Amino acid sequence: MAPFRKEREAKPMANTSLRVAIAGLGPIGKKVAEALDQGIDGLTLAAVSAQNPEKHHNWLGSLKKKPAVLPIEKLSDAADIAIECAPAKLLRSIVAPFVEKGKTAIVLSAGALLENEDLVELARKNGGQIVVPTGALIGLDAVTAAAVGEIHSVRMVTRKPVNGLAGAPFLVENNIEIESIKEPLKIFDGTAREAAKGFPANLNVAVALSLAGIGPDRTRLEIWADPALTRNVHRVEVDSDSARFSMSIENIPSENPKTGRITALSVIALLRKQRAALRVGT
Ligand SMILES: NC(=O)C1=CN([C@@H]2O[C@H](COP(=O)(O)OP(=O)(O)OC[C@H]3O[C@@H](n4cnc5c(N)ncnc54)[C@H](OP(=O)(O)O)[C@@H]3O)[C@@H](O)[C@H]2O)C=CC1
Ligand SMILES: O=C([O-])CC(=O)C(=O)O
Repeated sequence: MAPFRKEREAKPMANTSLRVAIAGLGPIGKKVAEALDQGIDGLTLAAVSAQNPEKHHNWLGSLKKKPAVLPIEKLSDAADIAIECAPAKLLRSIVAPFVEKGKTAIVLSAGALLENEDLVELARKNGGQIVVPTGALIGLDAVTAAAVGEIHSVRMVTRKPVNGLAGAPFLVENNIEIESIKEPLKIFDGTAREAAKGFPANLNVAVALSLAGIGPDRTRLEIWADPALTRNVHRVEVDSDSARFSMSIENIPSENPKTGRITALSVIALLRKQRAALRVGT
């Protein structure tokens, strides 16, 4: 009798829709919101947040079901999962309220996690979860698998068009002028941790790679500005005791030249996995 009752109790739980909040309505937030509005199994778009909600009035009106428009500090009352796709400096104010309530935060501004590492402990203590999707990168499934064994080295070379890098603090602080370059220029050679500081809106992928593999201090990164490029190109090389592999991806920029189109699709793929009967990939 008891097991039967348990099963009947469990079923409605599995059928309950998880409420999703999207913090930031740039190219990532909007595309993910539209996918949720079109329908993703087991999930509903409950709330969104933007700096200037008025700017998004027409777009919100185009959705089949308008979500609540809330300031970021109210999102965790309205949703079970947050998708952080806002400027990096807001990471903490978006993620902390969710994970301290034992909820999930999907983080795109992965670079900012390095200066807010205690959020991981906060999530652990309260049964919450921080999820960093593959985003604009490739192959984090292989890197996490290799990391179960021993990874000897991870190197990444990023090449971006000038407008995908312009204005980064590292360039400003070091007086590196890229606007008029005619040839590819190497502008950075260092660790993923250093890149997160110098390029907070351009190199989240390097930090995601480092968290999947051998950490931000051992993951090496070169960044090139290339005036002939129209895509953001990342090449990753991993050497480990189970495999040696290299991967590269050429991202078509979205309306934000710093952000590859595939980033939003990666989040949508992750959301589709939440309730999928068949999950492929690690
Ligand atoms: N992990 C990865 O692979 C990748 C990560 N990223 C990162 O993802 C994040 C989002 O990128 P992208 O979609 O291009 O976004 P944008 O930078 O183009 O837009 C940011 C959004 O945040 C909103 N915002 C700003 N301040 C606030 C606030 N106080 N409260 C609520 N919302 C606010 C803005 O509102 P408004 O529209 O009203 O101005 C805007 O909608 C960035 O940090 C980016 O670096 C990007 C690419 C790849
Ligand atoms: O990592 C980032 O923030 C963005 C990026 O490189 C890309 O979209 O290709």
